[in-house]
Amino acid sequence: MTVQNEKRTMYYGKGDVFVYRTYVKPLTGLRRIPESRFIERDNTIFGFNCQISLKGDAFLSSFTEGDNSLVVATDSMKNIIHRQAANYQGNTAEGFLKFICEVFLDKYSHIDAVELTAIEVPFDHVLVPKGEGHVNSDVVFRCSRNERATTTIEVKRTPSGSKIVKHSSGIVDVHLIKVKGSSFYGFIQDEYTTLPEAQDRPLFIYLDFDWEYSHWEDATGANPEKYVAAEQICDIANTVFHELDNRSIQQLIYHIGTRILERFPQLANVQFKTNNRTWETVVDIIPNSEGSVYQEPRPPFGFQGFVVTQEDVKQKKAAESTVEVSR
Ligand SMILES: O=c1[nH]c(=O)c2[nH]c(=O)[nH]c2[nH]1
Repeated sequence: MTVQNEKRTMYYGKGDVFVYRTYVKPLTGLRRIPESRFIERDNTIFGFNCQISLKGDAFLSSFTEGDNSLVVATDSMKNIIHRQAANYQGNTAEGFLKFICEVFLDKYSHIDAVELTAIEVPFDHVLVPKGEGHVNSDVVFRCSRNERATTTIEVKRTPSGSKIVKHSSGIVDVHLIKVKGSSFYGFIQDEYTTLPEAQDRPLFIYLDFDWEYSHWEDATGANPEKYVAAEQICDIANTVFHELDNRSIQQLIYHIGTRILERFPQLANVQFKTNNRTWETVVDIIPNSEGSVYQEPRPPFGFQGFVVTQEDVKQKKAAESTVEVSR
C-alpha cells in the first residue's frame, strides 16, 4: 500500500526543551502503601526535558512545497513551553503536559494533535545539620544521578473537544543490585550451553517501566488519592526485589508488576523493559569471608520485555485462593 492510501507519518517539533519552575504547588494526599514512605512531593523544583511534536494534515505543504505559512517555528514551540509553564496550576508532570498540549490546540486551529514527552530532571534535597541530627535543606538541592520519571501524552482535536489518544507514565534507568538471594538454574542444557547454573548469584538489573491508568483523569493528580508517584513504584520494585528469592529476571518483573497493580487498582498495566547487567565473578571464594570480587559485565546483555495487566492480578489471586482451599 502506498502512503497516499494510509495516514502518512508527518510531524515536526522540538527536543531537549529544558524547563524548570520553582515552587509548584506540592503534591500531597497520596495513598499510603506499605512498601513506601513516600507520601508527598514538595515540588520545590519542577524540572523536565521535554520533546514536543505537532501533527496535522495542514503541515503537508510545508514538506511538499516549502510553504511555511502554517508552520509554528520550533523555536516558538520552545517559547510556549517556557512561558506557559508559569501558568500551570496543577502539581504533576502528567497534568503539566496535558495543559501544554491544550495551549497548542487552542492557539492554532490547524494543528490536529500534539504529542509531548517529558523526562524529569530529578533533584534531591541535600542534608544539613539541625540540632543533634540532619534535615533536608529547603533551598539547596543536588542534581540526582538516579532514576528519572517520564511521561508521554498525545492530545488530539476531535469534533467534541480535545481527546487524549495516548498516555503513559514511567521511570527509566532504575539500576538495582541484589548481592545474594537470586538464582538461575533449570534452563535448557544442550550443546550450546556454557552458562553454569547458579543457585545464588548477584543480580544486577537495569529497569525501565511504564504504567497506564484505566482512566486518564487519575493521572492528573486532581484526586491525589488516585495518583501514583514514580517514587512509590520504585519503592515497590525495591521491596519485591528485596523480598523475593527470585529464579530469574522474568519471574522478578512479573512479581513487581502484580504487586504494583495490587496496590494501585486504578492502573491498567505496567510495561517492563529490563536488562541483565550482572557483574562477572573474578574471585569467587575469599577465605574467611562471605564476599567475592566482581567486575563490570561485558556485552552482549540479555533483556526482557513484559506487560503485566490487572488480568494477571486476578489470575494470581485465583491461583492463591485455590492453593489455600486445597491446604
Ligand atoms: O534472569 C535471567 N534470565 C534469563 O533468561 C537469562 N539467560 C541468561 O543467560 N541469564 C539469565 N538470567
